[in-house]
Amino acid sequence: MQINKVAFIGKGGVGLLYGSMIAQALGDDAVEYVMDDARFERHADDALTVNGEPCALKSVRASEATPADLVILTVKTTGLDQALKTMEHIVGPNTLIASLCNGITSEQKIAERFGWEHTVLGICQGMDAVFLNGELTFTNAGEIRFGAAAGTEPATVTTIDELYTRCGVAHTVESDIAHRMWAKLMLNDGINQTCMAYGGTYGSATEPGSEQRRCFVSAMRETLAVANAEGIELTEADLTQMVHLIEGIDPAGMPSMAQDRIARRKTEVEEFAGTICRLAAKHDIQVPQNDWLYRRIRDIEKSW
Ligand SMILES: NC(=O)C1=CN([C@@H]2O[C@H](COP(=O)(O)OP(=O)(O)OC[C@H]3O[C@@H](n4cnc5c(N)ncnc54)[C@H](OP(=O)(O)O)[C@@H]3O)[C@@H](O)[C@H]2O)C=CC1
Ligand SMILES: CC(C)(CO)C(=O)C(=O)O
Repeated sequence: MQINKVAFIGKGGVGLLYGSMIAQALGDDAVEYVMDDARFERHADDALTVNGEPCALKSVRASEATPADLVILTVKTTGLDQALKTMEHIVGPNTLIASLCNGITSEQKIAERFGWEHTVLGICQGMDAVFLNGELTFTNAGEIRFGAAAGTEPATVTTIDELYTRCGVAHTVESDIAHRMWAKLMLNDGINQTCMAYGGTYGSATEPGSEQRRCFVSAMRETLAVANAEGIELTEADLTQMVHLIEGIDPAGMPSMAQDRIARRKTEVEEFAGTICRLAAKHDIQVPQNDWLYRRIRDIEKSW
């Protein structure tokens, strides 16, 4: 099987970034953004741009959508339950499914509804995308890391691998995708939540000796302890590599959760600190930094 039609759920930063790359390789008709009818109406007059160019990629009402060869989920995890309902319109018996959502829970929820055979585990990382007021800008498209869950059919992985290769989407098929996803969760738990809670940037969160840096690294170290208790072998070397990665990018840039603060969008705190606090309680591990971040971020959301 070859993938010729890709449906995205989520026409925001990540969805537009990868959708525009796939459309550039396969043509605009190969990509569509499927959304519930109410959201479709709400966004009908959007004039989106990608790096300054008008985006011509089409949106489709869920009620009029037909099954795609591949569905890529690019919503914030706050929209996941509704996205799963929309997916019922576009997941047929041969449809493959990839989630690029941050966190470690979206694929499990997808598989509970649609099964593991055609679902891969994955994340995307390394992009410098900023999506505000309908304008997506990026200089670095980052990369996708994905791999099989225990129940994923091997052909699902090879078919998606072939699509990304054909479209020039940087990607790696991981033999231990759980480790990669936890490493990404560790990073998001630290950098996304710190920049959201303090209104910070990559620069302020990595400033030597600062309160923000303490928060960033402490939250990550708590995630590391929880990961280890869950049987995932994250190490201090993984943590240090992630900190250096953030130190190496544009100090004025900010993660998606800090952009949510500016746009006053509901954040993914449940997916980050929420997950860590829940699992920490299960293993009787102390996670005060995540407890504080959870409360602080919820308070900021409530103040809007
Ligand atoms: N931005 C980044 O640099 C990175 C983001 N990620 C992760 O990727 C995921 C997507 O993030 P990002 O692209 O930044 O998010 P955005 O907020 O930019 O975009 C999400 C889009 O999904 C739409 N949406 C929400 N719920 C639904 C639904 N049920 N059906 C259809 N569309 C829906 C939103 O529409 P509406 O506005 O109407 O709600 C919005 O257009 C997140 O999990 C994020 O953590 C990962 C790596 C980097
Ligand atoms: C890694 C990072 C911080 C940017 O790619 C991200 O995942 C996000 O902004 O949500």
